[in-house]
Amino acid sequence: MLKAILVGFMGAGKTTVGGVLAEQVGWEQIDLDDEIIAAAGKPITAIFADDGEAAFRKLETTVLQATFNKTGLLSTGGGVVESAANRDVLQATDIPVVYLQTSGNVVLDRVSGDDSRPLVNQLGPDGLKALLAKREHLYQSVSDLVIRTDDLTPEAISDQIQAYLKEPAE
Ligand SMILES: Nc1ncnc2c1ncn2[C@@H]1O[C@H](COP(=O)(O)OP(=O)(O)O)[C@@H](O)[C@H]1O
Ligand SMILES: O=C(O)C1=C[C@@H](OP(=O)(O)O)[C@@H](O)[C@H](O)C1
Ligand SMILES: [Mg+2]
Repeated sequence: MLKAILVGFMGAGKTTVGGVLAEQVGWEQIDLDDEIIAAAGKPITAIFADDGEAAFRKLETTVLQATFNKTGLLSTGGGVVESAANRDVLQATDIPVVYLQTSGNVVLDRVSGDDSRPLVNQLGPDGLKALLAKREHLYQSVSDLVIRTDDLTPEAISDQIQAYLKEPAE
């Protein structure tokens, strides 16, 4: 069974924090982007370029569902909440879903110039901020815990998640 699921925008630290937390607790980290890359047999940039974003989203939904058969900590990709089917899955599960919330400026600092995320170049700084604003309530709608991460290290975020998993707040 999955132990916890991390959601949040590009650059929020889902992959990084997931790595720290999984290491500390001794869980396997499952990164949804890596699972998609393995399923497609090519990088995300190539999936977007060859097949288009809609094909990426379709694969993301299939692979998300398959990860529920695995054991470990799931770091999702930032667009997982775009699909209503994915949101339904995340809302219905008893597995804790943690939203790593990050402000637009911090996101831009972290992902600008990163060629591995096709939407970064495609949308530009203003487009990315607008996408974050559009998705904000979607992340809120699927999550059990929200952590504002702007001023926290990955280790501090991991500690907060561990504390929550031991004793979920009502
Ligand atoms: N809490 C943090 N503080 C400082 N830098 C961070 C933090 N979390 C992530 N980063 C950095 O931001 C970048 C994006 O992190 P990543 O884990 O890939 O985000 P995501 O998987 O949410 O897109 C990486 O360079 C990472 O080192
Ligand atoms: O927000 C998005 O739509 C995306 C986020 C990426 O994952 P990260 O959030 O780990 O960067 C990756 O799935 C893809 O580039 C699309
Ligand atoms: Mg990631």
